[in-house]
Amino acid sequence: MSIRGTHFLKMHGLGNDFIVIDARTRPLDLTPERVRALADRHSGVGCDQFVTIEPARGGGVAFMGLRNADGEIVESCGNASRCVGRLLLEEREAESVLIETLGGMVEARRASGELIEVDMGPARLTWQEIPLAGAADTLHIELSVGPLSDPCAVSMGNPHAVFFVDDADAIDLATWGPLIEHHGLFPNRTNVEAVHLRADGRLRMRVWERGVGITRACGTGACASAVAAMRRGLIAGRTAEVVLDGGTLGIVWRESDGHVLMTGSATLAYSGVLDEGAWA
Ligand SMILES: N[C@@H](CCC[C@H](N)C(=O)O)C(=O)O
Repeated sequence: MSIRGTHFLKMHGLGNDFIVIDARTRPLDLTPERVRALADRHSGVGCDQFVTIEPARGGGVAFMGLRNADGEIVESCGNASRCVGRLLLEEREAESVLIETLGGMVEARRASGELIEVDMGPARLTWQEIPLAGAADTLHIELSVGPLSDPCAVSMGNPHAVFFVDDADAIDLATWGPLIEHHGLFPNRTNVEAVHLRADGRLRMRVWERGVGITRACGTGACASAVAAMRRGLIAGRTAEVVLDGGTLGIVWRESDGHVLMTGSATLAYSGVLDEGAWA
C-alpha cells in the first residue's frame, strides 16, 4: 500500500534529524526498504531516524516508534524523545507527558526557554542488559579496536560502548565505528562513542550510531557517556554537559532512582507531504 499523501514533520535535536509521522489515526505500512528509501539523503527526504507517533499501548499518552536509517526498528532515541515530547506537550498544553518506547517509558517536560527535558529512565549497567555476548565487567570491557580500547558499556534502552580517549576529534570514527558496531561482543550491535574530558570540565563526544553512521548528536549516547564518565570517576557529582557536533546537552544521573535526565533543544525544521518517490 502506498504512503503517498502522508503528512510528515522534519525535526531535529542538535542536527540529529528525523522524519516524524503521526500514525495515531492512520497506521503506516512500513517496510525496511521503504524506510531506507525515505531516509536516503539523495533520493528520499533524508533522516537519521524515522519516527512514528502511534496510539498508546499502556501508561503513556502515545507510543513512539523508532527506526534507524537502515530500516531496523530500535528501542530508544534521546533526541527524538525531546522532539516528540515537544509535539505532545504542545498538543496537550501539558507540563509533562509520558511517552512509551520499546526501550521503556520516557517522560518529557518543558524546561527553561524553549528547551525540553526528558527523563530517559534508568541507565542499565549489567552485561545482560547491554547486552554483551558473555559475562563481563561493563565498567572495563576487554576490547581493543585500532586506537579505541577499554570501553565502558551502558544501555539507555539501546546499547552504547563509550571509549575515553585523549582527543575525540582525532578519532577516525568512520573506520573504527563500524568494526565495533558489528563486533561479536555485542549481539544486538552497538552505538559507539569517543569521548574526552575538556579542560572546562565538559565532555566532548562524537558518535558512530548503530544503523546510521556518524551523526551530529546522539541523545542516548550523551546520557551513556555522562554515566560512563561518572562511573569512571572522571566527573565529580552527577551532572554533566556533553558537547556534540551539533550543540550541547545537559545530563543529570539522578541518585535516588538511577534515572538519567537530559535537557536540550527540539527543533521543528519544516513540514511536508510524501508525494512521488521511491518509497511510494
Ligand atoms: N540518535 C539517537 C539514537 C538512535 C538509535 C541508535 N542509532 C540505536 O541504534 O540505538 C539518540 O538521540 O539517542
